[in-house]
Amino acid sequence: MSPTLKSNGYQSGFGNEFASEAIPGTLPVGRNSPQRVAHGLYAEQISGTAFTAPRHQNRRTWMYRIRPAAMHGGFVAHHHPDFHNDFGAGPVPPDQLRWSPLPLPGTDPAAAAVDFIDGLFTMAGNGSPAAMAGVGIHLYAANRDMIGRFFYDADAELLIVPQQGRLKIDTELGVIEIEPHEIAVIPRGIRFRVSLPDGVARGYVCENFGAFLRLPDLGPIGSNGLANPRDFLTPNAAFEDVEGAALGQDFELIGKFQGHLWRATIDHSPLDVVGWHGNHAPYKYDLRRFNTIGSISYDHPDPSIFLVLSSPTDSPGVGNLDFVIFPPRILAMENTFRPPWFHRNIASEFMGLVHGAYDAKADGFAPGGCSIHNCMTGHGPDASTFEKASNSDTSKPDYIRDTMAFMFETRATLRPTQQALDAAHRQRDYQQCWAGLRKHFMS
Ligand SMILES: O=C(O)Cc1cc(O)ccc1O
Ligand SMILES: [Fe+2]
Repeated sequence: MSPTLKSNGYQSGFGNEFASEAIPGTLPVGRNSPQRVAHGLYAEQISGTAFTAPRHQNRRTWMYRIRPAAMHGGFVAHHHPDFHNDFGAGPVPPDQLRWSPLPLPGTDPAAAAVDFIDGLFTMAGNGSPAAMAGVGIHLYAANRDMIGRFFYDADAELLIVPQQGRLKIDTELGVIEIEPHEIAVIPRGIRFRVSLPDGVARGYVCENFGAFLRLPDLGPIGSNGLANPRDFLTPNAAFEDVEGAALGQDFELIGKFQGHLWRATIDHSPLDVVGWHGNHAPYKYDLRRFNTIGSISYDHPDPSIFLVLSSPTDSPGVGNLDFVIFPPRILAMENTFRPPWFHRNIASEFMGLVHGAYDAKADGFAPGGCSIHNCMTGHGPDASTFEKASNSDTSKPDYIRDTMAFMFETRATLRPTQQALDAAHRQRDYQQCWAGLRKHFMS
């Protein structure tokens, strides 16, 4: 069965009390759970925060659907050795780590086609779904639509960052279509299916086991800037009324629960929500809309100035996950070393590249590639970037046009998986990018 769900457009705003119905008159008026719902639908609530979470942090959605989510077969373990949360307990190498892009499937004609779920490859993580803290960082490379298959993640909210190829994400609450430079966030538990309008796709997924992502406070920046709330888009309701039996086969529901995948048969599409209201809902955002703010006098500011979304911890200002971007921008700082400085941070950094080149790395960091610089691991501009920026004319602006890098920054050490350390696409000579830094000291 190829996916049938049609996009029904979007509603604008971040974390709003949205309301949407694909058939007029679906949503009950003045109550959530009437004795009988319009059109013979079932009412069902999904909560994304504790019932008693403070009002401004409370997330829940009411769905009015053809069948309740409880209707599926029993779960059995689903084998997927590359996608997991086994971050290990042993020693973590404090090396700087970098990888070339994950090879696209389809290059080996003997290999089976892989969908978005099959194509996930776990790179690193920290914390755990059990602790409801930490992150799991994965790459995906796929060349097949999810056919007769639906997925949900009980462990995490999913932040999806495409690098190549569009994604059509059919969710219980409507359709999200994204292309590289856009991101999507799928809340914990929401069921979805991904298809690939371009036939092939590659990108990054961050599982956020902690508190849901939100817009940062702006402090002295004021009431506008960085990612503006109205640029976040949440889908309108869209549903399909499809029975597996009518197509001669049951569908499967893949659930990720406590770090492992589980599979159950389901005889209907769970994308059967005719109307919904609430704020536990998926959204997309175009990174090209980011209002980039920087220094217009001197010095390169801390990268927190590029914060798009943040999952907070109980410690003020300390992120479980900070999603930061390095978008196109104009650098005007005078008598300043303009690229990122050399540094060591308490936080741990996973970086990826959606497009172009990153201004701290002249070579080797390719779109689709990634790097990890863990707590207190020294890193910064490579030797050729350092030479160039140390000798450039800072009386003129630098126009950094072709770029879109990002960082998943997290408070705890990122533990690379064994498969990431052993991967053929790991750049084992990454450290050499600093070997050419010459000693300039003169007493
Ligand atoms: O390239 C990096 O390592 C990311 C980064 C960028 C920056 O401008 C300052 C600090 C930082 O970690
Ligand atoms: Fe860094």
